[in-house]
Amino acid sequence: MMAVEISGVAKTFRASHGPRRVFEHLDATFPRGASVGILGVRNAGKSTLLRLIGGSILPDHGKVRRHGSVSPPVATTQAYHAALTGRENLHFVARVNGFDGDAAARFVACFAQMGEAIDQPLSSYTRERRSRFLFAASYALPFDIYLADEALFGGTGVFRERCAELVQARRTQATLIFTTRSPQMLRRFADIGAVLHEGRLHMFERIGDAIRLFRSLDPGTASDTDSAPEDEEDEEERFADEPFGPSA
Ligand SMILES: Nc1ncnc2c1ncn2[C@@H]1O[C@H](COP(=O)(O)OP(=O)(O)OP(=O)(O)O)[C@@H](O)[C@H]1O
Repeated sequence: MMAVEISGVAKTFRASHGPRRVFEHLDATFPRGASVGILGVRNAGKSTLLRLIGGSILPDHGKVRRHGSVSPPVATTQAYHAALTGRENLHFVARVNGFDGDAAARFVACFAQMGEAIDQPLSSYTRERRSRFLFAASYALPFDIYLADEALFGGTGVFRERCAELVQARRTQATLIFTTRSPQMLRRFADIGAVLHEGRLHMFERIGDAIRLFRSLDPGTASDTDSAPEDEEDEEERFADEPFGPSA
């Protein structure tokens, strides 16, 4: 049983300096219940693939079939309104997706230890609280398929570790599709390793095989070992300053 099936997808962006073809004929399948980690060098098309899966952009040709509800990308700010409180935002997002807003707000208030801030506008949140809210909210609704573009979990200190445990828990309940440039993230969170290269997605049941292919494409990761510090912290930084609300 598949969670997502991609067949014959083509996608070209029209930029001012000319067209940029990211996919010409992409085929890929994502098994239900599996956690698939997608490695790829810069500009390989990882974000484009995630956006196609999520439906925020459409293919020029081909089909993306989703079997189940799909989350917005983890820690995305675009679903939220800065002037609304945390609780109001969660109610809104839950309602749009057909889920229980009260349960989502309870979960986030407790998991992110929001205190009274759950009833204050997002615009008043500190950087740390904002990050906790975004990551807790990402996993508060029971989607069938979670998407994460580079930042799978975040925050600092104890919250960060609890957030990683939360991802592991969701991984046992749902399908997870995430992109990364960190082989260690694959080892820690993926059941299936994938490498996006020249418009094709190569999938491996053995994570080590995916990492070997990736390292051969990106010599910068050649010295990366299991004991090296994780580099995913940089990946989530960009969420800290992104404005709330839909992007232009
Ligand atoms: N909206 C867009 N308009 C024009 N070009 C785009 C657009 N989105 C992506 N591209 C181009 O498509 C290519 C793939 O971009 P994408 O962001 O999907 O790669 P990526 O693998 O996620 O890169 P990174 O690791 O740097 O985040 C890049 O050359 C990028 O410049």
